[in-house]
Amino acid sequence: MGYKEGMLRDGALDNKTVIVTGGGTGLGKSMATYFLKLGANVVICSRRLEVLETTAKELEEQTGGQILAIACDVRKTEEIENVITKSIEKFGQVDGLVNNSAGNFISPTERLSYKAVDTVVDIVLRGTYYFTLALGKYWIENKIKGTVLNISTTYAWTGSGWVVPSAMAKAGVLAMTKSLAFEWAEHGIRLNAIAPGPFPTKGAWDRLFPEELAKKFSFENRIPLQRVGDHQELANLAAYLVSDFSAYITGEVITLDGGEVLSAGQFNFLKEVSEDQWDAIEDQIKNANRNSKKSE
Ligand SMILES: CCC/C=C/C(=O)SCCNC(=O)CCNC(=O)[C@H](O)C(C)(C)COP(=O)([O-])OP(=O)([O-])OC[C@H]1O[C@@H](n2cnc3c(N)ncnc32)[C@H](O)[C@@H]1OP(=O)([O-])[O-]
Ligand SMILES: NC(=O)C1=CN([C@@H]2O[C@H](COP(=O)(O)OP(=O)(O)OC[C@H]3O[C@@H](n4cnc5c(N)ncnc54)[C@H](OP(=O)(O)O)[C@@H]3O)[C@@H](O)[C@H]2O)C=CC1
Repeated sequence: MGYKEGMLRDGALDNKTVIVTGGGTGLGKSMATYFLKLGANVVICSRRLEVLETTAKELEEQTGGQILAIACDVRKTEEIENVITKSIEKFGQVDGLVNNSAGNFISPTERLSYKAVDTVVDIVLRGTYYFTLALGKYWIENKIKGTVLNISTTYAWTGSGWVVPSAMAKAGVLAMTKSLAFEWAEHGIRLNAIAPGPFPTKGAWDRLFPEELAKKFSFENRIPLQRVGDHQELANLAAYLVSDFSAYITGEVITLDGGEVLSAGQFNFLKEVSEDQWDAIEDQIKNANRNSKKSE
C-alpha cells in the first residue's frame, strides 16, 4: 500500500452526485476519476465542451461510472444554473460541489492590464461564489445536506508575488469557506478546502513553470519531502472530504504540499550547515554557556 493508491473503500460515494468544475483536465479530472471509482455520479463542467466530452468518454470506459459533461463558464450565472438543472434532471439531485476551476499565470503585477487581473479573479473568486451560492440556495430549499470542497493554495494566506490576482482570489475563497461553514452549518451544509503544493498538470506547468523556469528551479530541492505531489494523494483527500466519513469536519483547510509552506521558518536556513560546522557551532555555544556561568 502506498500514496499512489486509492484510500477509501469501494462504494464510499454511492448515491452521491458531485459536480467538479474544471473536471475535464488536471486535478479536476483526477478527482472525477476517483469519485466515479467510488460509486459517485459525476458532472464535469468548464468552457471547452470537446475537452469535457473526451474526458467523459475516457472515464466512463475506465470506471464504468456515470458522468455528465456540460459546457459552463463559471463567470456566467445562467450557465451555472443550467449545469445544476441538467444534473438534477439526469441524476435526481446534487450532493457535492468541487470548486476546482481556475485561471492563473505568473507575471510581474505592474505588467498586468486591468482586464488580466479581472480575468483571473473572476474565474477563481466570482466563479466559486456564484456556484456555491446557486447550490447553497438549492440545498437549503430542498433540505439537502450538501458539501463544498474548494481547491485553494497555500499562498492564500502566505501571499505570493508574481501571482497576485490568484492570491487575492484564493484568499477570498478561503474567507468564504470559513464564513459559510459557520453560517450554513445549521442546514447541515459543510464547506472545506484543500491547499495543494505542486502537483504536475499541463494547465499549471504551462503557465507557472514554463521551460525557462523549470530548468532553474527544481522542486526536489525546494520541497522538504523532496518530491511533487501525486494526483491520487489529492484525490484521496478530496474523496474523504466530500464523503460522509468527514461529516464532523467543516470550515477546514488542509494543506497537502510536502511541507513547502513551512520554508518560511526563521531558522530553516540552517539546512545548509554541515556536520563539521555543527561541531564548531556546538563548541562555541557551550563555551559561551561556560563563560556566562563564570561571570554570574
Ligand atoms: C502551483 C501553484 C498554484 C497553482 C494555481 C493554479 O491556479 S494552476 C491553474 C492553471 N490553469 C489555468 O490557468 C487554466 C485556464 N487559464 C486560461 O484560460 C488563461 O490562462 C487565462 C487565465 C488568461 C484566461 O484566458 P481567457 O481566454 O479567459 O482570457 P484572455 O486570453 O482573453 O486574456 C485575458 C487578459 O489576460 C492577459 N494575459 C493573459 N496571459 C498573460 C500573461 N502571461 N501576461 C500578461 N497578461 C496576460 C491578456 O492579455 C488579456 O488582457 P488584455 O490584453 O485584453 O488587457
Ligand atoms: N497543479 C498545481 O500544482 C496546483 C493547482 N492548484 C489548483 O488546482 C486546481 C486545478 O488546477 P490544475 O488541474 O493544475 O490546472 P488545469 O488548468 O488543468 O485546471 C483548470 C481548469 O479550470 C477550467 N476553467 C478555466 N477557466 C474556466 C472558466 N471560466 N469557467 C469554467 N472552467 C474554467 C479549465 O477548463 P476550460 O479551459 O475548459 O475552461 C481547466 O479544466 C485549480 O483550482 C488550481 O488553482 C492549486 C495549487 C497547486
